[in-house]
Amino acid sequence: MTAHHHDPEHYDDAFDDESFDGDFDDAYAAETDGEATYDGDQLDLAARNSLRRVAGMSTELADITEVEYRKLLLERVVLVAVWTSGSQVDVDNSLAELKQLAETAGSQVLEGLVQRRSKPDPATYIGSGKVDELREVVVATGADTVICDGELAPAQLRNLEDRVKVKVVDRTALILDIFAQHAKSVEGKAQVELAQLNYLKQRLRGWGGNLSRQAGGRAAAGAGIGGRGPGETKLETDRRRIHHRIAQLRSKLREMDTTREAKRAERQRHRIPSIAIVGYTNAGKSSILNRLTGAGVLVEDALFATLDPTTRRTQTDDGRIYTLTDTVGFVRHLPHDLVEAFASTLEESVAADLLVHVVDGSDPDPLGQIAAVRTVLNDIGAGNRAEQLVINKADLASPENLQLLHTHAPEAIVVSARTGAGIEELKRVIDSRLPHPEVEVRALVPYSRGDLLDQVHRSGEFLTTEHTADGTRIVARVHPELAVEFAAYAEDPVS
Ligand SMILES: Nc1nc2c(ncn2[C@@H]2O[C@H](COP(=O)(O)OP(=O)(O)OP(=O)(O)O)[C@@H](O)[C@H]2O)c(=O)[nH]1
Ligand SMILES: [Mg+2]
Repeated sequence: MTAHHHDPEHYDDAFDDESFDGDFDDAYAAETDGEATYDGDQLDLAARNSLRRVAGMSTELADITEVEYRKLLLERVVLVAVWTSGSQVDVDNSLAELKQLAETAGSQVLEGLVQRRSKPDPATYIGSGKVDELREVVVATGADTVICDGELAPAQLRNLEDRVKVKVVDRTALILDIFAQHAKSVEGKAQVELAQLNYLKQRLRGWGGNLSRQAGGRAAAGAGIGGRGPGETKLETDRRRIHHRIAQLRSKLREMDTTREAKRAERQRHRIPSIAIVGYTNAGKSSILNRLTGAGVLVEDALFATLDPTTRRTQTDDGRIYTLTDTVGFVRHLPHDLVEAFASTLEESVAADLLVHVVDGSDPDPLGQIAAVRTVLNDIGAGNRAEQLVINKADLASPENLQLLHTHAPEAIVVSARTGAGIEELKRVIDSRLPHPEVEVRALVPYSRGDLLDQVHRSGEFLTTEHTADGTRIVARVHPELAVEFAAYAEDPVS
């Protein structure tokens, strides 16, 4: 009585041809590529690797400081952190993460220094004595860059550079650099460039001064103005051009936002439930998307592998369609300019019916990850969305971690995108948490109206179907707009 007699082929054709043409871009094609292997087919990994450390993007700003900034190759680096609060373990975790970030940016980490202070030194971030020690380490290791674990004031960067005599960047610049290397879509690139320009705007003089002193160094090598120093006039020109470019990018991004808005409205019109996969960077979000949809999205053991949100459609076991959006990962102290620049892409998650929040169960501090992600979600106005916590990498996670997470979040589902463990349960939970259509209809639908049944399949749910001589007798739940179409075939409720 309850069997569905829909030919899947026919159904797919109808879906593709009618309402969703072009709506999911190449999603449809990618989806038919077959089962996810492993953590998914890693389609553009080769492309990504071949791009790594290719500096800069071509913009009209070919000759100004901003481009030099992007070309700074952070190769041999020393890390520095100021430890103001928290335990030794917290500091170690934070420095380990900074190391990972630096390596993601393509650097080789030579050494890490930590200083305990009640607060960072206003002039040089670390205290004066420590600056001398840092200088010695830099000389001894032959480092060309120092990366500070925080966001430094322009003056702090400048002073520190003056004292240690190599380039000094902060965590924000490092994250921006990674994003700049990874951004692929036109929109992603524009967002990152906007964030970089905003960051640079306040530090223009600092960077310029540093670059001029670094004549002959890597930073200045390809830049053209390294030996000259910017000079006031040049600075003024640069500043004006940066402002102009920022305005250009803003309006470009607004346009792209309109397109996205239209697509979202279209999905809304078809009432397709939507899920956004959110979580800390490298937690396995893309792997889970691949597991759930066979999407073939890039998976990489690197931070911020995903910058462009990818939307794939998929369906529950009983055939209800929903969309899954893979989003950019979050990190502790995500630069505010970046959050702002990515706000429009992140709105996708704000608008989702359900957030699937992925946590790396094997991380040394999974609760810290969860907290950092929730902070960003709050920032972008998605703090009160329905959320399903998913603990990933169960194959790697220690029993202690899993126990801790279970105590803290008993509702969480434990999965491994690698082995596939728990994925079926995740599907079931998603199924049960997707919004259900509100109107129940009972109808005898003539065989000539197979199109109506297709619509139920897509956007509603069959409770029962029965094939009779006169047509298909159904009980189904559908949206009000669709319910109207069944009026002509309505049957009285059978007792
Ligand atoms: N052992 C193990 N590794 C996993 C699992 N899931 C993902 N990984 C690995 O973790 C790394 C990150 O996976 P991604 O899916 O790219 O993570 P992500 O959250 O999309 O990362 P970003 O897009 O960079 O924020 C890759 O090396 C994956 O192969 C898992 O369940 N077990
Ligand atoms: Mg990803």
